[in-house]
Amino acid sequence: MKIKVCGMKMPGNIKAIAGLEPDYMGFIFYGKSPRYVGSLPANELAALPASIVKTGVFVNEDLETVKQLINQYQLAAVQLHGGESPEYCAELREQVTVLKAFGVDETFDFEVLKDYANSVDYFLFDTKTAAHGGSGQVFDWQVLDRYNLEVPFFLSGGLSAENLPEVKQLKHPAFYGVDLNSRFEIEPGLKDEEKLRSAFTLLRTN
Ligand SMILES: O=C(O)c1ccccc1N[C@@H]1O[C@H](COP(=O)(O)O)[C@@H](O)[C@H]1O
Repeated sequence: MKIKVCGMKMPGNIKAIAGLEPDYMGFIFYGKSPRYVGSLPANELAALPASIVKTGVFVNEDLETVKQLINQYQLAAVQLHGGESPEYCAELREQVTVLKAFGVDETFDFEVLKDYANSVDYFLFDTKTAAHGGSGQVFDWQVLDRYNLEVPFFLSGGLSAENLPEVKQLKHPAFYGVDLNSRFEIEPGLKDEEKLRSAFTLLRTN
C-alpha cells in the first residue's frame, strides 16, 4: 500500500518525515488552509529524494498558476480538491501525475467519476464537508463497495493511528494508498514523526 503524507510546510519537519520514506509528500498551495506552504523555499523540495513524489495540493486554482508552481517547485504530481473539470485535469496530466479528490458521503454518486476516468491517474476519496479538505473526519468506507472503475484510489479523511488497523483490512481491487494528514500532527503543518513512524511500520508490515 502506498503512503502519502500531506500538509508539510516546515523545513526541518519535511526532512525528518522524508527519512521515513513516504511514497508521496503533499504540499498545500491553498491559501485558506492552515497547512498552506506560504513562502517555503523551492530548494526545500529539491533536496528531497527522487523516490518521493512531490505533490502540490490545489483548490480551484487558476490553471496557469498551477503550471507555474509545478515548475517553480518541480512538482511531480498535483492533487485537486475543488470542482476542477476533466479537461482541466487532462491538461495538467500532460505534465504531471494527477490525483482528483472527491468529498464522499453516503449519498455520493460514483457515476460522476466516469467522466474523469481517462483524465486522471488516481482518485482520492476524502470526507465530504463544507471545507475542501483537511477536516480530520472519517466517512463510512462501506460506500467504497459502490466504486467499480479501474482507476486506483487513495483513501483519505481523518485517517489516524486509531483507525489504520481497520484501513489495513479494507479489501478493494482499486485501493492504492492512504493519505495521512491532520490526525498525525502536533499543530497544523507540523507532523508527529514518532506517530508517523508507528503508522508506517503498521502499514508496511504484512
Ligand atoms: O489539509 C488541508 O488543510 C487541506 C486543505 C485543502 C484541501 C486539501 C487539504 N488536505 C487534504 O485533505 C484530505 C483529508 O485530510 P485529513 O486527514 O482529514 O486531515 C487529505 O487528502 C489531505 O491531503
